[in-house]
Amino acid sequence: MLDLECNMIMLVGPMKGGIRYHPEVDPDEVNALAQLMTWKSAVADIPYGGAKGGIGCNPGDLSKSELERLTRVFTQKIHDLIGVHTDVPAPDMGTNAQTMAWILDEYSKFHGHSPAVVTGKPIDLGGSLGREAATGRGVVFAAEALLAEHGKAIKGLTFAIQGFGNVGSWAAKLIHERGGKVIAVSDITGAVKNPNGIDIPELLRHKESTGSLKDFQGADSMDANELLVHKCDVLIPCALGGVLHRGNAADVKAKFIIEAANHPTDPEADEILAKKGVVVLPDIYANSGGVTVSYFEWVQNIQGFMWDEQQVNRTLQNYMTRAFHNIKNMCQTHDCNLRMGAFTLGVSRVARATLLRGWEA
Ligand SMILES: NC(=O)C1=CN([C@@H]2O[C@H](COP(=O)(O)OP(=O)(O)OC[C@H]3O[C@@H](n4cnc5c(N)ncnc54)[C@H](O)[C@@H]3O)[C@@H](O)[C@H]2O)C=CC1
Ligand SMILES: O=C(O)CCC(=O)C(=O)O
Repeated sequence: MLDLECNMIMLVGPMKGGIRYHPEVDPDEVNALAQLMTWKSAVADIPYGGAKGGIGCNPGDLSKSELERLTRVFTQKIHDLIGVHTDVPAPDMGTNAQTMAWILDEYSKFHGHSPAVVTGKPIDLGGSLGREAATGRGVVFAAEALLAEHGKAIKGLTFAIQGFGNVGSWAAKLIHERGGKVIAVSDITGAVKNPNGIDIPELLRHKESTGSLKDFQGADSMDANELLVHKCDVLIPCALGGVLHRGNAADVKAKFIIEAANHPTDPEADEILAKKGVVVLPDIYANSGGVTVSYFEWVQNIQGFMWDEQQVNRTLQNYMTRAFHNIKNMCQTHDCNLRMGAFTLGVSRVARATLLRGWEA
């Protein structure tokens, strides 16, 4: 199944979003994810509309050369839809810098060398320093901003992290470095827990060498479904959408949920969590670090000038902190929760651009 949704007319810049390879990808999901990208870019205050693409496949079942052929055929079908100033793909679940390199190479056969047509590329092909870590790093900046509001810091708090791919593993690593205790981690291969805190660098080495969380000596195995309701201060879903629902929301024990995945909480769960007093930091803000550094990559490619990693990370922190305060202002003005504040911020920016262009009905 091949699908690419570009649901946002270009108001402020090209459309932007990741390409997902996953067995459950379908047009409805891609459309919903593209819409989230619209509001996310507006919340981050970067000049993009929303897009997303996907292929219904299980990348884990495909060899490297099969993945390359699939990606090249996909690019042959979409090369006229994407472009530096029209639609700029990036990695999402199941894709990575190598996928972007194949898209770039195939696209260049039709349109000439255009590094800015994709972001999240390998550094050697014009990728930005800091992009690989950016979503996880942004999640950590977002968590710091939220926790500070509540008089807390990462150090000493306990964290449960669902998903140990690009976003989850970087978030875990950076939380561990800041003195946070990551007490539970899961991925598609299983889940592990250690009440004293998991040694994340060791877990990363184990995952790198075995491809799995199984048989890790530094923690006990646990039921992956239990992770979401595991006792902890902060829960960070970093995998699929819809994982928090009416079947498990009432059992969540975390005080804070940082939505690193896209739409991990369904509307019923949102209501249940609000009644329990759980503070939910919404996806369209919490995981916006990825697209924000994608924007920096695109800017660097267009300028032909590479930033150093410190500049990338420092500027990302400024964007994340500014967005958090803008959302909080919305929440105060409209007496609403963080999700409503973030959507109100995003929608009002898109509405302003629409009116300025004279597109009102
Ligand atoms: N990569 C990026 O820059 C961005 C990603 N996101 C979102 O973050 C989430 C994760 O994306 P990536 O880390 O890039 O994907 P990835 O493909 O690198 O990693 C996904 C992880 O989820 C795990 N997983 C899959 N099914 C699971 C299940 N049923 N239970 C537990 N773990 C499961 C996989 O084993 C893997 O560890 C997705 O929702 C994605 O849309 C959001 C913004 C940017
Ligand atoms: O980096 C990007 O352009 C898009 C990242 C993405 O797919 C997302 O934020 O969900």
